[in-house]
Amino acid sequence: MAPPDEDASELSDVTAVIPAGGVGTRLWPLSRASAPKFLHDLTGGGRSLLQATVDRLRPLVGDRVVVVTGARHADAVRAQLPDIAAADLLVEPSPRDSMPAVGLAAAVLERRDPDAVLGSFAADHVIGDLDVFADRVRQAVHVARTGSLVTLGISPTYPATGFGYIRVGDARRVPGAPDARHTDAFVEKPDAQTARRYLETGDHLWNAGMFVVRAAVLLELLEAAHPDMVRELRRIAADPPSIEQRWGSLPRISIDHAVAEPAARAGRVAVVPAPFAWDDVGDFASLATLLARTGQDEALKVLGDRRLVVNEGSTGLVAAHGGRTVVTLGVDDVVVVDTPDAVLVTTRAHCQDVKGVVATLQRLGREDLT
Ligand SMILES: Nc1nc2c(ncn2[C@@H]2O[C@H](COP(=O)(O)OP(=O)(O)O[C@H]3O[C@H](CO)[C@@H](O)[C@H](O)[C@@H]3O)[C@@H](O)[C@H]2O)c(=O)[nH]1
Repeated sequence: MAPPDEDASELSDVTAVIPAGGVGTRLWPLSRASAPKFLHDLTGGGRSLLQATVDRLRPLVGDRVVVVTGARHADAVRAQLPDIAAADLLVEPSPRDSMPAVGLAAAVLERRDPDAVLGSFAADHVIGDLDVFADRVRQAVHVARTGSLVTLGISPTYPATGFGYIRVGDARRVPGAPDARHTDAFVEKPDAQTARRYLETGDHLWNAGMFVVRAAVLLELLEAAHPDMVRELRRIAADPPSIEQRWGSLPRISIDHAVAEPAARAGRVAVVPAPFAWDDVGDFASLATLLARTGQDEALKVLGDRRLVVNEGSTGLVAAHGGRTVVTLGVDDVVVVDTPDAVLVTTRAHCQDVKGVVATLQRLGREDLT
């Protein structure tokens, strides 16, 4: 485990919270409900996305890391993170999206320390420039201590419809946070036309899926629209076994819809621009681009067992996880994902549509494959 860095005492009130429950459907058949994206090593670095997330946070927060995951994945998470204390692995009986997960962590942390600050970080992103990352997280913490919900914002490069957009406003002066900006609008996953408009106006950032906020403030912001949820989360934090009875009644809602959008309208959200390398690895096309950037520069990017892949003049991505030899011959922008019970063959241009394939398999009654 990496030791906390010299400045860790500066963040002694901060706990990193990692909600780990999203399936990553567009990475099927590699990512599935039984083995979601965050459990996979997608970059060939020897660490899963979840492990890499913890690795990059430990120098900032030391052992103060809480992971919230589903009962189905708890054993795999424990195996990947053997150092995590039992009390810091919160296990939800069923997936209810990110708000109940992060909200539960907030309720638990608030009981440990009424002034606790939490930083919620997605479990399945690839991040570079770790010095810049650390600096921007520290700035976010400074602002969060003053009572705001702080997001980290990525400069958009295309009109994505899969991200939240944050409108950047004036620079409210916050000591210790020279880059922080006020924001008055947070729009989760706009339609294509709106996303194009945001890109043209140039005053929006993508939400990086990270939120820094005092635990008590998060619950206060959530209480405005979802008082029942806050009451139940606090009851679960006070009496953990009661999660089995209480969890099912919680609505399925993301933190973006439940808190970020309304809190931005209420003037309670700030953004710290995040000029570090960031990739949510949403589909195989973006994975191919990422692997190209990280130096695997042959035309065909290979993930998995390279000995099993023979490339004869093809470009694209092969993920060889099925134990078979995969041969590509003269195909451009091909994507082949081989697993023991399912093979995907497509092109980079169609990678976004993989989600629909998963829906089709479910309609056909083949949940076992999804
Ligand atoms: N424990 C738990 N975690 C969950 C659940 N659902 C999602 N999560 C976790 O919450 C985080 C975000 O969820 P995603 O489902 O991956 O969100 P998204 O659709 O990609 O959108 C979010 O991230 C974008 C950046 O990648 C943002 O742009 C967007 O605004 C939003 O915050 C991930 O770490 C995911 O594993 C759940 O039911 N339970």
